[in-house]
Amino acid sequence: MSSLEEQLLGLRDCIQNKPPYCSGTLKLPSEDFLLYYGKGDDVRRIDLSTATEESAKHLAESCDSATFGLNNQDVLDESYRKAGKLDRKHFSPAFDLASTGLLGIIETELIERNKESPSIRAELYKLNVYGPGSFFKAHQDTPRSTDMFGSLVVVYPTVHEGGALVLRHGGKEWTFDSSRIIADQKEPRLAYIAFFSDVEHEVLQVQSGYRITITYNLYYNSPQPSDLPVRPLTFESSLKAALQHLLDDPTFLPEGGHLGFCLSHQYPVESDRGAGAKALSEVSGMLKGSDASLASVFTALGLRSRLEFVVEDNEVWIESEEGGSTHMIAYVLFDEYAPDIEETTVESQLFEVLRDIGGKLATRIPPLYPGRNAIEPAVHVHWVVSPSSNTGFKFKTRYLTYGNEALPGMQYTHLCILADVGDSSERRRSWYSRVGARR
Ligand SMILES: O=C(O)CCC(=O)C(=O)O
Ligand SMILES: [Fe+2]
Repeated sequence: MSSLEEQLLGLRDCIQNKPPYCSGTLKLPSEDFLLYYGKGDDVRRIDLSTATEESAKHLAESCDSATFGLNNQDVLDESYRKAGKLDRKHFSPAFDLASTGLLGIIETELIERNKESPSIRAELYKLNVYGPGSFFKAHQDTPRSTDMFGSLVVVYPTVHEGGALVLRHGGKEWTFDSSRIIADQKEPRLAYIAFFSDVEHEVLQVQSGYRITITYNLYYNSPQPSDLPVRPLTFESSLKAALQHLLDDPTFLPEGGHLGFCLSHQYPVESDRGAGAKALSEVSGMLKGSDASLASVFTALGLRSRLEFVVEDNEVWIESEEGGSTHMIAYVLFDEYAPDIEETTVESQLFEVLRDIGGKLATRIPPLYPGRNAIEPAVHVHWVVSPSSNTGFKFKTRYLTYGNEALPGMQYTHLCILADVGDSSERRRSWYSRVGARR
């Protein structure tokens, strides 16, 4: 391994992505465990801190079958989701979420922002009852608008077995076992979990009893909280120190260059300029968790940074002298909107089409045919979290190749933050100005 590779790996080791959720329990005044429910004039009341199996069953039987979103449609498929639901107009919890203080906790623990009043809000969404045999297979929650950043699930203290919520993100997995949390409590409390919308999650099958939940959609209050103070995460200080150490080392990227970090969360950007798609410049104020920490480290070190789309062409064909061919991956950067390529001809390779429509090549391409020249990249990116190792956010877009026949292809687009590193003499000048030394 070259010393540059080792240096980049050292930086990568500093970035431990923090779990994309926060969870806990919440004590309520005893009357706040009441829930009113029913359709039409037939309204019932249940105390969910003392509910019997029979009264929970009545609530379960008053529910409709829960649907889930698939391609912008509500689908009922009990092999994917088996649970009961009540829409907002058919239930009313006695507690008022805004006065419990929970939003402030979510703001500090999940969003990592720290200030007097919460800049997030929660909208009551559904009541769900998971009785024996109920489950909800792996899915992501559909963002209701570009301001929605997550979901909150509140579980009432009714006895149940099974029904753990499993979260997966960036190759890691966590379990929120509400049955265990409730069984371990000395007094009735709500159990809660809040997580970012791009986290895949799944409710395992309930074995017995009733798992009764209320879900909320979580939104940022406008304006976007980008100008609010951010509480440092533990990895911020180690990344900052490691990066500062490299910047002070004249053998690290002596000519300067760009450090690339693929982001780990998903943002409301799309492959076209359709409704709801945001330009990258708008997304920089919405960075979440560890992505926000990266940006704050660069700012603290005085490094310029920016977001880029990185489109992957994973079939760059190179012909050899002997007549055979091999293929490699090339990356092309776009700085406002991800390209939406409808068609290309087989005479051009995808990376060439991407370059022709304004993308910046970020990979050196060896001669495509014997006798041709190599193609130098427009931007030299040294990947700390590379697209090929990216376990975080990427999306797939489709393109069509026209030659003898139209062939649909798929490409991955990643979202990255690039930090500009000046050459060693520039860094030395900024070192002098920082430590106040004089020549
Ligand atoms: O009940 C839970 O823990 C999660 C439910 C869920 O994933 C949903 O309602 O979308
Ligand atoms: Fe969900």
